[in-house]
Amino acid sequence: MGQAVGEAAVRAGLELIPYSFCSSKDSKTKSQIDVGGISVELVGPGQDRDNLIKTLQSQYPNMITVDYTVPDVIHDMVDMYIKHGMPFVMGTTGGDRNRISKEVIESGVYAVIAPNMGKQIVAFQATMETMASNFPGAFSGYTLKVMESHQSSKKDTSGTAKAVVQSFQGLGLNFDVSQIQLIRQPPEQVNVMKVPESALLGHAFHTYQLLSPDGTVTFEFQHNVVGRSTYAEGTVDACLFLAQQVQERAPKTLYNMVDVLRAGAMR
Ligand SMILES: NC(=O)C1=CN([C@@H]2O[C@H](COP(=O)(O)OP(=O)(O)OC[C@H]3O[C@@H](n4cnc5c(N)ncnc54)[C@H](OP(=O)(O)O)[C@@H]3O)[C@@H](O)[C@H]2O)C=CC1
Ligand SMILES: O=C(O)C1=N[C@H](C(=O)O)C[C@H](O)C1
Repeated sequence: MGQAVGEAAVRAGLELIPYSFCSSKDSKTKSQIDVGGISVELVGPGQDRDNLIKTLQSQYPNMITVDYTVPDVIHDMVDMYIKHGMPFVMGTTGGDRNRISKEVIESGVYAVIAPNMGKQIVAFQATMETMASNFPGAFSGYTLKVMESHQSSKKDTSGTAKAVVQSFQGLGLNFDVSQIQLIRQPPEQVNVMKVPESALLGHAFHTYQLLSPDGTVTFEFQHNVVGRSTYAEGTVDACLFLAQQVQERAPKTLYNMVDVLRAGAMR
């Protein structure tokens, strides 16, 4: 995602700051990568990130940091952004989401944090949230089946599926996120979820099926994404939105992508 977002930022005419944090594995193998024609230096966790951040903050006072790392390091990354007062857009899933929200709000650091940045999926999430608040319990008694297929390198449960399940709970469904079915094996991805073979290394196919108590009514919601571009474009929208909130010293500091969409800030 980091590469895709960098390229989308360059396409949108933004200035890409030529540094990216990486894991220690990456910092040992290479120190420069090309992102949309810009040579970006990789900085591993062992390097002096604190001093680099201070230097970049004075060089680029309007800097927005984008985080697509891994659930294992999400809290360390948030701690670092808070410590340095760095406005950030975070697409990374996992971690303790309530803890992150609480810490970010208390710090007053500006942030957009969301498990999905794709405009139409964000609109779907907002619709489901509205449905749950307008018609609480409308689906009580129904049973829910949720399947999500992602590239086999993804270890955690889809953050998007977890967020949508929250709305289904509001609609009266008795369903826990631990019941979400994770599809990570290529044969099942191709044969059951109908993922094109060319997308096995990067896809997000979600299916939510609802069945009435007497079995006479079914609903099915599905969103299937091949590749990364929809999230990368949405991330750039989030950066532009957040930069504006920082500039205006908006009283609210923590946002999600539904806020960005409602503000009319998604292209
Ligand atoms: N909100 C949204 O719309 C979307 C969210 N996501 C989420 O974003 C996250 C990343 O996804 P994806 O890009 O596919 O995953 P990848 O595994 O491709 O990328 C994660 C990157 O984080 C790097 N990394 C690991 N540890 C650190 C660290 N301590 N400091 C800096 N960088 C580190 C990894 O380096 P290395 O490979 O060297 O270990 C890797 O380059 C996941 O949680 C995913 O679910 C994904 C797509 C869209
Ligand atoms: O890892 C991914 O690829 C994605 N992760 C996010 C999630 O966990 O919901 C968003 C999208 O599904 C792609």
